[in-house]
Amino acid sequence: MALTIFKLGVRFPAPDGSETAVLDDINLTIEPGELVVLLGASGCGKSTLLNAIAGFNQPSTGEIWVDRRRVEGPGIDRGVVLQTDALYPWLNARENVGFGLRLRGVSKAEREARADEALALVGLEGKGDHAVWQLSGGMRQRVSLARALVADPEILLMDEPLGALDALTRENMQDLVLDVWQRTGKTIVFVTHGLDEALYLGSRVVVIAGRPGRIALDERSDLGRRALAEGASGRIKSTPEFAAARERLRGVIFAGAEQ
Ligand SMILES: Nc1ncnc2c1ncn2[C@@H]1O[C@H](COP(=O)(O)OP(=O)(O)OP(=O)(O)O)[C@@H](O)[C@H]1O
Repeated sequence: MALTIFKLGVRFPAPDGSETAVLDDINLTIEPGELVVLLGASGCGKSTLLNAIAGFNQPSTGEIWVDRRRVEGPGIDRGVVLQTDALYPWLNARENVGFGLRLRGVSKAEREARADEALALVGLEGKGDHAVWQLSGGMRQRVSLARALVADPEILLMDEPLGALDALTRENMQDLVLDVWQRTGKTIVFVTHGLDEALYLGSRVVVIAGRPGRIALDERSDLGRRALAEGASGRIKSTPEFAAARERLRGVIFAGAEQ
């Protein structure tokens, strides 16, 4: 299922009654199975774009399509993972993962089986009975990812999902995202302002820069796939090639920020 963004623009009302253009003329076609990272400086409009794809906000101009369906609001074809986990503290991990299925009337036996399957996919096999308040930050984000995966969405939308984690947990979780991507073949759109994270994860890196935000760079990357082939080790991050790619991206972001 391709995701097509066509001439998208977003304007927000400013306090003085005028409007501020946050995004302008965003055109993007994302093919099934891509892991597209949206990268840019703080405030460039990354979350605004992801929220528009999720159907949480309406674009001022342009259109978003998932295959032949126009996005007009949230839908189960798009699973969302945010920076803060928003899990229900009174439910255990399995119940949190199965919560959306419960709302859709899926039987208890089926939703428990599917929740356990999703938990296993994120490395939490056998942890379904754990209270979420007993889990570490990284494990809570794994539960959030399982909750997004359990409905088997076509597209996974992730907004800085690792942003609140400590550095080591974040690196482990990057490998988990690559592992889940490889095993499920899902299309993933992943927002970050981390250059290393973008280069490590993305099969394609899209830089948003300028005011209003526009696409300043859109290019394929194979560093993550190569890291996967090497067992998803972080070693690739210390290669000269990675350092050169990082500096180039930094240049694009800062050139855009100065506009
Ligand atoms: N609902 C809103 N109303 C008015 N302005 C908004 C609204 N949502 C976002 N903005 C503004 O739009 C701009 C882009 O915000 P957005 O959160 O998309 O940026 P971002 O690139 O995701 O930043 P960060 O990395 O800091 O999360 C910011 O200047 C923000 O203040």
